[in-house]
Amino acid sequence: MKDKKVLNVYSEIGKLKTVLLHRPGKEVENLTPDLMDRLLFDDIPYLQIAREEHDAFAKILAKNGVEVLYLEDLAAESLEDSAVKDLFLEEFISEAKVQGDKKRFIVKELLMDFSDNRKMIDKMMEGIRKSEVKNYNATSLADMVESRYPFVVDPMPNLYFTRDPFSTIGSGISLNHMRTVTRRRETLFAKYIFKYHPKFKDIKIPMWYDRDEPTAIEGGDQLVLNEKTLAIGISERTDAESIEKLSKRIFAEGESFETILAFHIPNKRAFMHLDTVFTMVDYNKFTIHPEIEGPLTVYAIKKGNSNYIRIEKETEELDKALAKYLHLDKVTLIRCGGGDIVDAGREQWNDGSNTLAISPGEVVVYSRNHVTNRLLEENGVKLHVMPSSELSRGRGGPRCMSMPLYREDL
Ligand SMILES: NC(=O)NCCC[C@H](N)C(=O)O
Repeated sequence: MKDKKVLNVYSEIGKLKTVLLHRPGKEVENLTPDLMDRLLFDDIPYLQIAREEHDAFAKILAKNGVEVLYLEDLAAESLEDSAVKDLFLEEFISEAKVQGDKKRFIVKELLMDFSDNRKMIDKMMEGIRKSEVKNYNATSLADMVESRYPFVVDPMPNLYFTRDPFSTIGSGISLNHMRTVTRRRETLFAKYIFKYHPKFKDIKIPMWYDRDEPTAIEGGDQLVLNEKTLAIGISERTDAESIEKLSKRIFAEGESFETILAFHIPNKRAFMHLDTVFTMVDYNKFTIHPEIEGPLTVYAIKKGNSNYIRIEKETEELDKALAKYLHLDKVTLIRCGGGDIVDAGREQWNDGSNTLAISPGEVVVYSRNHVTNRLLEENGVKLHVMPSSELSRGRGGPRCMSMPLYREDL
């Protein structure tokens, strides 16, 4: 029955078979300097080039035998039933904070007017400007006060970082509660996909986390090191409480995972997730940003009696601790920028430590991080290099832009 499974991720490096991407859309052109901070961008990517770069990424994956699925297609295909579509629209409009019956009605009508669901999904992701709504009148006090604000529905420019709103862990899904309001609506697409898409609706998918939980966790912090070990960042985006909850659920369901390593990394914009400073590239090789090595504390969470967990603070150095938990003689930590403070700072900012493994020792990387890329090659890692001028302006690299649904077991 194993080949019938649609979700199977028991490592970071097993041969990648199916992955979920989002091709950047017009939401990126709805960024303005005033919105950048709240919408988590540091600059405005040039959409045409960003799309070319993204297509180059998808081509590398397809050429290497990976089935590439798009979030926007799966979301549209999940809404065939009109009652489901209605529910989805109502939820989306509420979460987009469209207030007042009249405004809700106008927005719903605008979205329902699209001839096909795929175009409607594109519009939802892109955001709706006030200027696009026929006869838009400021009726509420809030509307009048915010009359210069250009959107009725905010754009969702972070959607091309498909790694974050949910994660495949083993045969289950962690449907994440995103830290920031701007990214919270992203998980709504996944909620409907896993419930209603023909690919998933008839299988029982264990849910390790739910978007309605009060504490935050994001996919960039969730790494599957092997079939027994996860690493999860306690970070700017993920709370320690969320990791405890997720651990208890995973241990209770009888999955193969036995240890969850919680990596406490500094709270800093540049290191918003664990995968911005640490990724796995081979059985015994990892990239790491040298700036986190000093302050890093690792806790090992293990299954205890009944519904309890045991937590121990790790006292070994990171390489020794990893070797211990992964049952290896030795692991190599490949330092971003070669450990030079300037090269490391610059290349980590542009996701030099954020590699996507497509099989053991074979990774996709951004072209601009030439110092780190050379080091990876010197350490025997095979590189697939993608262009990276525009996509990198959103502060995420190849791992952040891809959500594996299926990896071959090691
Ligand atoms: N896993 C990742 O590190 N994803 C990158 C997310 C970048 C996005 N602009 C954000 O701040 O959430």
